[in-house]
Amino acid sequence: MANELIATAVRNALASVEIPGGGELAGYGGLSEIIVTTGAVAFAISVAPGMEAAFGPARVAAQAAAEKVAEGRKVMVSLTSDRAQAATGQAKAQGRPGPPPREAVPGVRHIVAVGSGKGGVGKSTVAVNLALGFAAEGLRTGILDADLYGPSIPKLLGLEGKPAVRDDGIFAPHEAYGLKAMSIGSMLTANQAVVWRGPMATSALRQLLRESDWGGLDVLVVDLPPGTGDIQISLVQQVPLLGAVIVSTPQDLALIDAKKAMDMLLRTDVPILGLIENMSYFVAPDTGKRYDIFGHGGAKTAASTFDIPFLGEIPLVMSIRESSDAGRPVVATDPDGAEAQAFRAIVRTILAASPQLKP
Ligand SMILES: Nc1ncnc2c1ncn2[C@@H]1O[C@H](COP(=O)(O)OP(=O)(O)OP(=O)(O)O)[C@@H](O)[C@H]1O
Repeated sequence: MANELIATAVRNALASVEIPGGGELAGYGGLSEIIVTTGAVAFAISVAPGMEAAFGPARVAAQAAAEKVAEGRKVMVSLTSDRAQAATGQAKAQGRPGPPPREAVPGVRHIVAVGSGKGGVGKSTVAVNLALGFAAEGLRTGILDADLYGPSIPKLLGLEGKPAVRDDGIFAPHEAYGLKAMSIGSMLTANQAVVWRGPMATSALRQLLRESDWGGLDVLVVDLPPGTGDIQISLVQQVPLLGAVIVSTPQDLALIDAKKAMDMLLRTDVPILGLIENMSYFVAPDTGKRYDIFGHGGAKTAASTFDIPFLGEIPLVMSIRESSDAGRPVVATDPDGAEAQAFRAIVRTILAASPQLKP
């Protein structure tokens, strides 16, 4: 059935779900839009603060009702109390309970997030190649594409099709170049735009993270969405992170954004593993000559100003772009090349500073 028809079928099915206080879910004002992709159905139920527990059975019933008509798609139902979430920071300041404690992900020893202050700086490219670098050092490694708004991991790793879903509803991640990989992008059709609202996004990510069979990893690399909004904050608050790596280009403006990302991480008590300068300098493809056309070195200076480690620089090279766009990341396909070595040197720096990552 087409996605729109499934959405209608789900809405109809929700008419049989009772909600506290009488009435049915399909007609309830707190029910979000029903998002249907080739692999998933997602919707949120917003409730007044304090009503979460009362709505618990309705959520379970909604999940079951939607599954019956979802034709094998994974159903993700989130129950949220928006105002409670927005008030978390305030609550903390006023001595009320803050966000729920960070909960470890079963089967994953450590999580390293890769973030950036803004889009387009090469964060996903760096995340994939760092993950492959960890794998090359003998770590059992996975990658989670948390960039719901612009998931690019399927393209970067050449993933095809949806991840399999086991009988018990748990995802079996894709495998690519020795990595376990999960991305919401694998569940979207090409160019399908999905408007994730805040609580739905965090809930979808929660499920990708916790309802996947990671099968025992030393490290899971999480490619965060660019920027420093609520999604990023709630994401880094969901799990205990070993730390985060920030990717920036050398330009001043990108560095200002990188600074915002660092501030956000510090506010949420996430250790910063360091800063990477991507597209640091240009290497001419014909002569191999290096040109510092972007004022290279800005990130290094910024790192020392903010007193965080500078992890290294990655040149702007055509081969990185072409191989990324073709789903053949350099660290896997040309491990001895200069580009791959730049990523691997950064991985070794991270491992030297965080030896607990090693098996
Ligand atoms: N070092 C590099 N040299 C050449 N091209 C690069 C390099 N790093 C990234 N790119 C290219 O830049 C583009 C953007 O990269 P990428 O998607 O990784 O960025 P991003 O920061 O994750 O962006 P967004 O968050 O908007 O998805 C891609 O086409 C990628 O191939």
